[in-house]
Amino acid sequence: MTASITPAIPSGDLLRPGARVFVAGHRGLVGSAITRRLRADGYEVLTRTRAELDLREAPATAAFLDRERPDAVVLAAAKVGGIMANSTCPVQFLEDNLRIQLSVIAGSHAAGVDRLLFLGSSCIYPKLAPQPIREDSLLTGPLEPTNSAYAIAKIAGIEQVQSYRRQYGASYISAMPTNLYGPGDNFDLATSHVLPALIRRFHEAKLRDPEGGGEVVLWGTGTPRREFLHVDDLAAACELLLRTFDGDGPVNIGCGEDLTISELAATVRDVTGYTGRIAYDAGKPDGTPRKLLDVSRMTSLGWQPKIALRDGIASVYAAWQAEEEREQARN
Ligand SMILES: NC(=O)C1=CN([C@@H]2O[C@H](COP(=O)(O)OP(=O)(O)OC[C@H]3O[C@@H](n4cnc5c(N)ncnc54)[C@H](OP(=O)(O)O)[C@@H]3O)[C@@H](O)[C@H]2O)C=CC1
Ligand SMILES: C[C@H]1O[C@H](OP(=O)(O)OP(=O)(O)OC[C@H]2O[C@@H](n3cnc4c(=O)[nH]c(N)nc43)[C@H](O)[C@@H]2O)[C@@H](O)[C@@H](O)C1=O
Repeated sequence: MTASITPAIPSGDLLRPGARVFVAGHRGLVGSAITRRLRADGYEVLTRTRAELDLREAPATAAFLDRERPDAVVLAAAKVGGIMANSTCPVQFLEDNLRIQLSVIAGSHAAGVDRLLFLGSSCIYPKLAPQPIREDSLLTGPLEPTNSAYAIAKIAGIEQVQSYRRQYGASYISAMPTNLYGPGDNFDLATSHVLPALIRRFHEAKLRDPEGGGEVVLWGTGTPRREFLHVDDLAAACELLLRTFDGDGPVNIGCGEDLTISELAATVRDVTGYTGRIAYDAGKPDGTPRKLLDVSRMTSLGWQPKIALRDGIASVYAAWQAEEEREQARN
């Protein structure tokens, strides 16, 4: 009698465990989560720090890819930041990202890399796109001005991936994640995204003022709506795409629910235990009013997010406090 065996790998897998994957940007929020996930699932992950290989440098990047010839490349290296960094440094957000994409995508093709996953962002869609935002909203209207330089670089990356698909039949794909958060995020208030900024602002206000008599001032009006996905959920989605997806156009990745910045602030305030007031500085930009992704394309592949927002915020807060304590002990 033959035992019935459920294969660990679904048939038709495009990238099997054991494959060598170069994760560009492995020390970042997204790249580190994808690296953890791929290693846990038996992939060999190849990495280079920025000091070892500046991915804006096309000849060095091409030489590295040609020497290593990985089975797949995940492009999670980018110039990334929150609304203020995007507004004040559009040149770097445009040029660094264009250069990194040109080096890595063209270099991968030249080295004969079979699979590539490019990471864009939900900011590629028009500012006033119908909600939830479907992938076919791309290039149907004007962009949000606070991050148009970054968005245009990312749109160029999508087009580059599509062009390699069309002209060379390359199995290259693009994913568009919503706003992300997780361990190892950037907590610098000048350049960070909103979620780590709120954790830091409320935590520091609680330390300054344990009785809660003070006030934390947040940017904008508190009315914009955002969708937040934990990077570990994103990493699971990226692995699934690498293994099973070879279609045209971007694939949205989000949790399917959004909330206002003031609702997010109330949740983060509760998690940190801060009891003071929250005020808003309407002189600071709100950015796009709403960007909730339609994630039906991704969920149809069998992926679902698992980490509830409040639980995710609590775990990120605990990890950040532990890291701050380690940092203080070192100094
Ligand atoms: N964070 C978010 O909310 C979202 C992110 N994304 C996308 O995910 C991807 C990764 O973002 P995220 O992880 O948040 O960003 P991070 O800033 O956390 O990480 C970016 C990584 O890229 C590396 N990098 C940047 N420039 C270079 C360079 N010239 N050469 C080599 N390495 C470089 C950085 O290296 P170093 O550590 O040395 O600086 C870092 O490891 C981006 O494409 C972004 O668009 C999409 C939607 C939302
Ligand atoms: C991922 C995505 O991220 C960026 O777009 P964003 O979503 O607008 O960015 P954000 O996270 O910085 O802000 C979200 C909202 O939150 C409000 N807000 C309040 N108080 C703080 C605050 O203290 N810091 C920050 N950063 N925002 C604050 C802020 O005013 C805004 O209304 C782009 O980089 C874009 O390119 C991109 O891809």
